Amino acid sequence: MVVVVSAMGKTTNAMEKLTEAFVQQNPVQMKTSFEAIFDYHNQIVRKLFEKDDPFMSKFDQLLKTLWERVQLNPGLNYDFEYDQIVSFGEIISTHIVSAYANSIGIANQWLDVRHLIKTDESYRDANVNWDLSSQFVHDNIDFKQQQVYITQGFIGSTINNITTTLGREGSDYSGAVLAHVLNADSLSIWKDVPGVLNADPRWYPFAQKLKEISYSEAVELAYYGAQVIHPKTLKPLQNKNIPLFVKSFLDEELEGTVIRTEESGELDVPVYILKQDQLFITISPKDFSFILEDNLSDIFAIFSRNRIKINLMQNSALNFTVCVNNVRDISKLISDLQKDFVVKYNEQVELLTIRNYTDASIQEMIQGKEVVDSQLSRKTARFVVKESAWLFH
Ligand SMILES: Nc1ncnc2c1ncn2[C@@H]1O[C@H](COP(=O)(O)OP(=O)(O)O)[C@@H](O)[C@H]1O
Ligand SMILES: N[C@@H](CC(=O)OP(=O)(O)O)C(=O)O
Repeated sequence: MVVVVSAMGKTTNAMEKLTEAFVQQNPVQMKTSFEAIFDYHNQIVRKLFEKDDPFMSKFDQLLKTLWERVQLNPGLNYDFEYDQIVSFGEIISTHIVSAYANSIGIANQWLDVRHLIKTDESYRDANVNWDLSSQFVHDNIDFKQQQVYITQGFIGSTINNITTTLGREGSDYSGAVLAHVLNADSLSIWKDVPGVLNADPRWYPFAQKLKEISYSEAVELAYYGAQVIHPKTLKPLQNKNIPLFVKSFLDEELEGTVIRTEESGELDVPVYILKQDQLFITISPKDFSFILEDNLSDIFAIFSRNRIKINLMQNSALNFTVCVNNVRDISKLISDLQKDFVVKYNEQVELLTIRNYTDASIQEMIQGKEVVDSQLSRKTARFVVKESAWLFH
């Protein structure tokens, strides 16, 4: 068994704050962010280990290395600095879990996944080099020697051993990469929900569990933004027909959801996916000309260069409209677009997708909402709506 562990709790967000402070060279914020990370982990390890346990000095050493890393001068490549710092979340969590498991009799070996998963240099969104990764995984994992390995999700490294990350929530994907190259019998992802539900329960109080779904349906749900599964996770599993179990660590006995072959049947309820904090952008040529293939190709090139993913797109004679995540780098995208196009945008909108929709489900969702844009296909209804409270009865 290979156990892939993510960072603990909200550590990745805390690491992002530390990175921000580091890049901006804000010493006060840096100290506050670091202390928050230290205190949070320290509280956990003090519950798991005695004061004189050798792991305690290992833990101090790990945190010291993080602090020393942020004493360096930041380079100009934000994404590179991000990966070097944020990856500590998984390094720390795996050391804690591995040492604790060993201490309670679950013999395991800690592995640095950066020796296994090799990627290109696309910091913050690195692409896996499958051939090299497969070779290194087989060189480092031998179930005849060791039955349980504990390693990091979310991170990898380049051929020069520089740390990279695979995109937020990327631990699911790491699990799938390892399952694929090891020809695993199955992959289980342990979450704080009973399985894949037909909506995020934090937002929709009537969410119900889906028992079984096919890979392609799960890909669709992940693509539209169902946060429970990282969109890239399914392909490596589907390619080798490895079933994915989504289970709850709050109650291991619960059956969870299984995602497998196409015979798994169709969805029998509508699935609601909400993407919050969106930006709705309208792009038009400056000279009142039509939106044609040439403009579209220029527009896509700008999005691709800025590495901004389009969540929804639509075009008319004079306008091309998109909905994107309102992320840190968006102002750069807007100014690039403005060089050649007239750009208008609407902040504070949300993108709601209803997969397997019915008239009643659309009614329930959009009643009382201001709809900015909509798109309907045979199986999927999508609405860009103005941000306002969601009230369900
Ligand atoms: N369709 C869905 N089914 C289940 N959970 C969902 C769904 N959409 C969003 N979520 C949210 O995903 C969370 C679990 O995914 P994630 O945050 O990646 O877990 P973890 O951080 O434990 O890996 C749940 O707490 C839930 O709020
Ligand atoms: N720690 C990373 C990777 C990850 O998968 O996280 P989580 O398992 O908490 O979704 C992140 O927060 O993005």
